[in-house]
Amino acid sequence: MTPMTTLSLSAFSGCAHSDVIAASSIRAVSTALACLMVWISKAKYLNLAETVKSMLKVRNVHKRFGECSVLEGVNLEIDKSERVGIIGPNGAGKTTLFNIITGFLKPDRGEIRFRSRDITGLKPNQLAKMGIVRTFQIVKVFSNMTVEQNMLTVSDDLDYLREFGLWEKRHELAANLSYGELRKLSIALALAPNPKLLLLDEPFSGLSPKEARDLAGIIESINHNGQSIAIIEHRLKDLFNVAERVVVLNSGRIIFEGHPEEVVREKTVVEAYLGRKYAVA
Ligand SMILES: Nc1ncnc2c1ncn2[C@@H]1O[C@H](COP(=O)(O)OP(=O)(O)OP(=O)(O)O)[C@@H](O)[C@H]1O
Repeated sequence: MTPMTTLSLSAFSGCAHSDVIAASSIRAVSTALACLMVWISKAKYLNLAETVKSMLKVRNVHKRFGECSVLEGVNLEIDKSERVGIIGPNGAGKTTLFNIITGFLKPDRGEIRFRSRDITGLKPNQLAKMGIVRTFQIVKVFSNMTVEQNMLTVSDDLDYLREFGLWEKRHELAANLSYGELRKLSIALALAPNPKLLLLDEPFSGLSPKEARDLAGIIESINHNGQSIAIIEHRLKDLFNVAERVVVLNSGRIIFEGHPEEVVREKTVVEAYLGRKYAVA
């Protein structure tokens, strides 16, 4: 029985004797208060549960560049600890979506919520402090600094260099690293601040099959502390090894989302993208 029902019933319990009226009123008010307490605590619990579960919510995001509409009403949710892949043809809007989530671009319309807080329009450095960190398609490191010096710009903890197989190269200038090593360094730099949400833009690009397998192992291990990861990738076999859910963007709209096995069987996705790409991934 809700508090409102209890109060309405008590209002109809018309009794001639004033003592009886007083006693029944006190009982009714007590019952109402008890119901109210239960209702408040349930509401609080549900609210808290949602806060804990939801890491990111992208709601109805639109973005245009001049005449070109790049995102048209994109909705995306990422839960705590979830690894979500984002795929789609070139120009589908994947990186634009990352740029909007990480504050490098503002949406024309729509809202971004991070752990239930509205973060739309906040700047990249504000979002990084809150725990949203990304890597870029084009690797960004300080090439005139050593691997170790690069790492020390973000953390005193050099363990990631061991984990990424870069320990032997720690005194090497970043400029002298191979493309695969640079890619791994950029991901180690993103991981070092221990982000809550990590967005990786084509992390497997340029990696050898062995490096890709090693990176997949690292990606799987890092979300054990509740970190969420979104990954844009064209190397689908590598992505499908780590992604629990895959979202497919085409011409600025999400056309499908599901488990990797469902995605490869989905006709619209095969027609829009996989038919051309999956065979060569
Ligand atoms: N700053 C910008 N100004 C104008 N047009 C842009 C800008 N950024 C992206 N675009 C255009 O928006 C469209 C979507 O680009 P976006 O980089 O988001 O696609 P994508 O899905 O990441 O593609 P790819 O897989 O090739 O990286 C493209 O047509 C691109 O040329």
